Amino acid sequence: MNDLELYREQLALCDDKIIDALVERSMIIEKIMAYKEEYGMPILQPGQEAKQKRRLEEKLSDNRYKDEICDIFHCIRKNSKRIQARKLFDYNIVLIGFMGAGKSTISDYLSTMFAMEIVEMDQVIAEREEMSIPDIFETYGEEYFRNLETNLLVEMQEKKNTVISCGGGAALRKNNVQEMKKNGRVVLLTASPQVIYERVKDSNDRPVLTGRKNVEGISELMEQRCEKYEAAADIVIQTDNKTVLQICEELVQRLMEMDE
Ligand SMILES: Nc1ncnc2c1ncn2[C@@H]1O[C@H](COP(=O)(O)OP(=O)(O)O)[C@@H](O)[C@H]1O
Ligand SMILES: O=C(O)C1=C[C@@H](OP(=O)(O)O)[C@@H](O)[C@H](O)C1
Ligand SMILES: [Mg+2]
Repeated sequence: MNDLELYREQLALCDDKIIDALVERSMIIEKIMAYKEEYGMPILQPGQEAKQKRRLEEKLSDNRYKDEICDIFHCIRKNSKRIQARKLFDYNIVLIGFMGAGKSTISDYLSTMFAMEIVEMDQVIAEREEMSIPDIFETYGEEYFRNLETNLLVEMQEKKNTVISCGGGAALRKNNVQEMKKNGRVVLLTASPQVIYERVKDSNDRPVLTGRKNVEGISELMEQRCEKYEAAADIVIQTDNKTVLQICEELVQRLMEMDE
């Protein structure tokens, strides 16, 4: 055997070791999840990831392959999150609720924490139309926008393990809710009109709030919508005075309880 063949054999042995270590690591991930579940501990512990990263960077500080190895560990962590997500949520998580309830914010955090695909409906619609949401409303009217929402929701039902952040009006049509439920669990985020006002007052990208961007106007529209929101929801999470992490943890726990 020449040297080249020998090196290739050594490489194959290295790969085998990596596979064994990755399988062992994935099994440990599952044990950690089972432990947290058994002892009622928080599933989301963002500090832990930072700790792991610091440990690796210290360990590799003088290593000439530090950047490449850190990159591989980034990928490993992402895939560990996927293993968790697949085990916890064998369905889409569909977030609904009034403007400013935090659908986009919570979806973004959840999808990062579990390396889940995210679909931000408003963003997808704006990209496809090459127009902002206020411009779509102004140019084509609300009905046109609502039809785009319905079509997108139908399309989404082919997905799995995806976080879907709906626009605030998406749950108002009965057939939209039917689509959401085909493959997903519907989570309603709520907040008081005062809190909503504080969250939306500085933004101008919600045409439905034009002329009613005050606590009374918000309160009135919320009243009109809340029955439909509640009817659509599998889970309701109140978000006033809660951090994004607290809301996500509550959401995960409530989804897990649904499987008990
Ligand atoms: N739990 C929260 N605490 C404080 N601010 C929040 C919270 N959730 C959302 N926000 C803020 O409120 C604003 C609206 O949130 P967003 O996620 O866009 O709501 P939605 O998608 O439901 O309209 C954003 O500026 C966001 O940072
Ligand atoms: O409640 C609504 O009717 C709407 C909510 C918006 O999304 P957010 O709830 O994310 O602001 C966006 O879809 C559009 O402006 C209409
Ligand atoms: Mg949003």
